[in-house]
Amino acid sequence: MPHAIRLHEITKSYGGFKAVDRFSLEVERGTVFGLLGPNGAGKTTLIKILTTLMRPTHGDAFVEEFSILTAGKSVRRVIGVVPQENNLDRYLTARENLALHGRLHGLRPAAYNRRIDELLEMTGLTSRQNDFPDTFSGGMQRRLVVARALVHEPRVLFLDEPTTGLDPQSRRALWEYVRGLRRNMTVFLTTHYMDEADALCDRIMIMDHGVCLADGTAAELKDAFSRAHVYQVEFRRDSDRYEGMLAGLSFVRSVERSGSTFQITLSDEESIKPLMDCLGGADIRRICLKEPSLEEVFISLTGEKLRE
Ligand SMILES: Nc1ncnc2c1ncn2[C@@H]1O[C@H](COP(=O)(O)OP(=O)(O)OP(=O)(O)O)[C@@H](O)[C@H]1O
Repeated sequence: MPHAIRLHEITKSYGGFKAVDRFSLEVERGTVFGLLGPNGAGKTTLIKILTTLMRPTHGDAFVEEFSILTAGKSVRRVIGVVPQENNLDRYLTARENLALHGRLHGLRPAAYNRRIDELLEMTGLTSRQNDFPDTFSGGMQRRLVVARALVHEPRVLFLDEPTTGLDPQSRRALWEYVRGLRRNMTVFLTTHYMDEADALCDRIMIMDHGVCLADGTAAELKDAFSRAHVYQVEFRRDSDRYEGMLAGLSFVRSVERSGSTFQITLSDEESIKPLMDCLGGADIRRICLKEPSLEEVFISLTGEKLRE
């Protein structure tokens, strides 16, 4: 099956600085693909290249098999874009914003009016369609930007940080729309929210300094970076005695205690056996391997240092 998005060794340099470095990627049709990375990782640069707003220094990319270098017009016809900023026309009503977009894409009023009715309904904006965007909340403006990106029925939708600044209700509503789109189109989104990537994306890529660090489903990423040697042990009694004992074991790297529950980091995976031997007579309520969150995977890959 042809890929909806294909990047081949894309490099983008700003002067001597490489924001994206020989980046390759293939995204299957119908996927919700999430690109994660700290500030300055290169996510927006990649979206700008894929949406033909910027040319790469080297390499080529294809959207629905159209080259961004030689078939920019065709690329723009098949994509919808939700940029980081709500760049609505504040002197046009919500409906007029959508209609203008339809006209710019060469649609006839008969085609775009029907589509606009559907989109206003889908995004819950029907009753506000004749109002100006400045009178809308952040969540409503964002929904209108998403609706606008869908007027011409794109095959690939790009969402650059779609829910930044939205309240939890608006975020979840937007996730619902995106989930509903999955069947008919490919979605490429960037986000800083791990729960968003976890809830929404079929496939997640973590990037930093212009290169890919990890790629897979949320479950695969957690699995691959699972801290196979961090265990939680809850004692029924004698917690104080075990605290001292555990801290003294040569194969225990660290012990964190919270009441009668201990988080024990072993120096390697094999140390579970001697640990079980030492806890042989203990009255244990619960023992489990600690699964990392997607956020812990992200931090372990990209480090804790603050970015620009
Ligand atoms: N026009 C430009 N000129 C010079 N450097 C730039 C330019 N645009 C981006 N950069 C640099 O390229 C790097 C990647 O930027 P980019 O905006 O792609 O990152 P990002 O992952 O989208 O970050 P954020 O999460 O903050 O949006 C950053 O170091 C940024 O400072």
